[in-house]
Amino acid sequence: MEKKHLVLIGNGMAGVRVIEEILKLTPDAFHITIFGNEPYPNYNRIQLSNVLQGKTTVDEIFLNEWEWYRENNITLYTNEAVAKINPQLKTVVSSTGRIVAYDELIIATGSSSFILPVPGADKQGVTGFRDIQDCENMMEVARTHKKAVVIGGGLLGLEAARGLIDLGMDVHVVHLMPHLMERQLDETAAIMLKEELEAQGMKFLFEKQTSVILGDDRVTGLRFSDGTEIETDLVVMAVGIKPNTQLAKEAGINVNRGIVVNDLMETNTPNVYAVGECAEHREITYGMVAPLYEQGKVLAQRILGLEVSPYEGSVTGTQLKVSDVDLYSAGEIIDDKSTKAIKVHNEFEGIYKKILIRDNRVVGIVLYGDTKDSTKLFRMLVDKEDVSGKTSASILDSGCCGGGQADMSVDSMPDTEIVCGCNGVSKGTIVEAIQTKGLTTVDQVSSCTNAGRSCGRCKGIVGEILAYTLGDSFDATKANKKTLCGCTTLSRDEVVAEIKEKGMMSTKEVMNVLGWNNEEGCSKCRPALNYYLGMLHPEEYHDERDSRLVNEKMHANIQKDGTYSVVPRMYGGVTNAEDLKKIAEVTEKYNIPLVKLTGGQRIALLGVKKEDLTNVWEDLGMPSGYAYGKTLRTVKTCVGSQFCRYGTQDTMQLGIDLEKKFERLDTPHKFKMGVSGCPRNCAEAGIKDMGIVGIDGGFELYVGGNGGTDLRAGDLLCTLKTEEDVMDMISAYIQYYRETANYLERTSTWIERVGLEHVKEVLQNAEVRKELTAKLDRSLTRYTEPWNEALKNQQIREKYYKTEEFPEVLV
Ligand SMILES: Cc1cc2nc3c(=O)[nH]c(=O)nc-3n(C[C@H](O)[C@H](O)[C@H](O)COP(=O)(O)OP(=O)(O)OC[C@H]3O[C@@H](n4cnc5c(N)ncnc54)[C@H](O)[C@@H]3O)c2cc1C
Ligand SMILES: NC(=O)c1ccc[n+]([C@@H]2O[C@H](COP(=O)([O-])OP(=O)(O)OC[C@H]3O[C@@H](n4cnc5c(N)ncnc54)[C@H](O)[C@@H]3O)[C@@H](O)[C@H]2O)c1
Ligand code: SF4
Ligand code: FES
Repeated sequence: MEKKHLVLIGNGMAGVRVIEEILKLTPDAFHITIFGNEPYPNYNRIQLSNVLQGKTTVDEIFLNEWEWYRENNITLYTNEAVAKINPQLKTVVSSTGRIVAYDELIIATGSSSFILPVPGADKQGVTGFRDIQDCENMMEVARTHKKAVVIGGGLLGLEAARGLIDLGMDVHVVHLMPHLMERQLDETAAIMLKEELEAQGMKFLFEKQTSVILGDDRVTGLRFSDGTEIETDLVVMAVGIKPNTQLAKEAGINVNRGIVVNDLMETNTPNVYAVGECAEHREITYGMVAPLYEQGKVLAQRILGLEVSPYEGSVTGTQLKVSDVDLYSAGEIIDDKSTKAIKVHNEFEGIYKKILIRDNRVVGIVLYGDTKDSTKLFRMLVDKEDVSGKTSASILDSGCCGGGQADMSVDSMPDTEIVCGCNGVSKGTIVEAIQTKGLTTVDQVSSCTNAGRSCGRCKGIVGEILAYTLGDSFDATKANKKTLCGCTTLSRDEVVAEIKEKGMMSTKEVMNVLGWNNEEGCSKCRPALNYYLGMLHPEEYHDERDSRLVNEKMHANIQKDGTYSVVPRMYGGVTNAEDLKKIAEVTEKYNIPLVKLTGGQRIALLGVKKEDLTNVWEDLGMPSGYAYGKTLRTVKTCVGSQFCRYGTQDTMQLGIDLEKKFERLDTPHKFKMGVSGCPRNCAEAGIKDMGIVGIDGGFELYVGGNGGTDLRAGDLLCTLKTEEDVMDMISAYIQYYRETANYLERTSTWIERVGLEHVKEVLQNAEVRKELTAKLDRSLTRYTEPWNEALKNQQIREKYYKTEEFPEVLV
């Protein structure tokens, strides 16, 4: 029977969780298509606060990598919004005009930042805080500007403000109300919070209504309704969110504040469901993941036609992700005549607890400074437990654990106690997973049960449960260490050491011998193992093409619309009439819609159809420029002494020589070079992984530069006299990076991790340099030209360029 087609609009946290639930229950039930308006795979939005606060990086917050979509046969269109739903025809139309039919449709479009409708809100330097782009914008402004104002003293505003302080900005939080987080905290707790944040350097303006954003094109300040003003270079609006409902509304689906759904997450339109922040259930829209994941579970079962208990709404608990602030709040916060409060205010230790009780049931919790009891109290609140027989001490006292705290015993904790509030995972579920699946690390528990996979605060208690369940066999170092991926308990370094020691020669062998808990591996470990094996055994290892990331497998970059780009090699960015003619002829012959000069001084042909790829390569007769690979991308050069009056060195020739030497070499991440003939630096060598700058009588080598997301100026590694010295030093440097970096770690991150001084010290040793260079030279012998290989090898052509083996994953 033909599989039904399930379409998901919104590649975010709630929508993709529904797909995960469906795949867990019945993996082959649907053909699945996902449209996402952002150019990334599904990521953990919650962690954006930690990205801004420098506790993690964007690379580390992806919940599902590109390969996950491919492995699960999901067609993914990223950077492509759905513009219209046509319920009569059961189709959706995207912003590019793509029409996709559905049998079942899930709308999970989330929310947008609410931007105050005041004059000047569209000026440069005014942003919301909702996605990676917003986060990057703020980080960019912080590099060049000093003053920031965050409007809104709620959860988001305070987390943003803390991040901007960490980025070195002078931050004011402008709040409408007389105290912070008025929806979650009472006055006492809010004052304690304010004092702690002031001690951390945050400044506050209370009871201020912004009336105008000042400045010409760019923001320079704010004016308030009382006539006062404040100067600023950046304004972050954190005044709440607005569910994205327009699409549903235009399709005639019932919309109130959110898209109205019933207890099965059905809208009023047949076969159309809504989930997440865009959905309104019993007149409530939620803005935290826990309820959205509960909705997701129900929806997955409903869509699969399984027996399902309806979603009846959620009570949520809140915590703030700011260092040294420990607070928790759930339910009601203000006491009145109908409630009785248990209050503890220990000013000396900075602890405040307030439990509100009505009719012998806990109806509200506010904790500041000590949140150990939050889980226990939250359970009492949700279960509406009768507390009439209890004393205030026994209600308040930490009988067991919770709140992500790891300093209390877990044995007295009931199995039903929720350990991970975000994902609704109980102690019993975690214990069972540890026992039945042989789990020994927190990461493994996370991938198995989802506990810890969202805000991450419960990881401490998950570690405690591991220790308690494993008893004597628990190994604390192992439990908390960063493993290569969830398939193994070994770290990257341990895996590499084992491969070396045991002489393992294939990814399968590594997985078998090292006891991978998933025999096929996953999208994280397979490309990493393929890289490490090739790096360690350059002569003997047979590259496993199917273990590579998608673009490397195809030797072409897949584009937004499912076509590919072709970028031929042009050594040193130098071309000639013959190559240009070939490019022009191919462009005409295959109707290639766009020819574009790239930032790396190459010519990209964009919009090549998959079936034309090999013919285009054949007609071009040029080598691949590897614009898709974790390898040397380009060596950008200036014209140097051959033409320029200021040129001190022949940069073009050096660039060509470098590119010819290092092309195709596998590196942990992409590697870019630039060669400039003088410090004017026309080839932008200062923002390359390796930048070479000609000076009188020699060359300066700059390393760890990055012109992309993690903008970083290169550090001076050394000054050398001859081109030969340059070649040698670069060889040794690249090989040291290859051997010590984690797979997918750019040099800009690696150099900060291992330290410039350390790298200098290693490379100063002539013997070590010689050894590294020799190993690199051996590695370079293993590569062949991939386009040519595809042309000669019928099997490769059939497998990768003719069949529809892979669904489209548009990255
Ligand atoms: C900085 C920050 C910190 C947070 N911290 C916490 C926290 O500590 N705890 C907590 O529980 N929650 C937290 N949240 C809230 C949590 O991230 C959200 O509740 C959750 O992400 C909502 O999931 P969603 O799938 O409904 O929406 P989203 O994750 O926003 O996903 C919706 C996706 O749909 C896409 N989209 C919209 N329209 C279209 C269209 N027409 N076509 C295609 N795609 C479309 C959007 O681009 C987006 O990628 C935080 C949020 C932020 C911004
Ligand atoms: N730790 C967490 O759980 C966490 C962290 C970040 C974001 N989030 C979620 O993200 C969403 C957005 O967060 P948020 O803090 O923007 O929303 P929010 O609605 O919780 O808070 C907005 C705050 O802005 C204030 N405000 C409104 N208008 C204002 C004005 N004109 N001037 C000054 N202040 C004004 C309000 O009084 C309120 O305190 C929420 O759903 C939140 O739950 C959660
Ligand atoms: S970097 Fe110096 S040598 Fe090269 S083109 Fe610019 S000015 Fe000329
Ligand atoms: S409590 Fe947030 S991930 Fe577990």
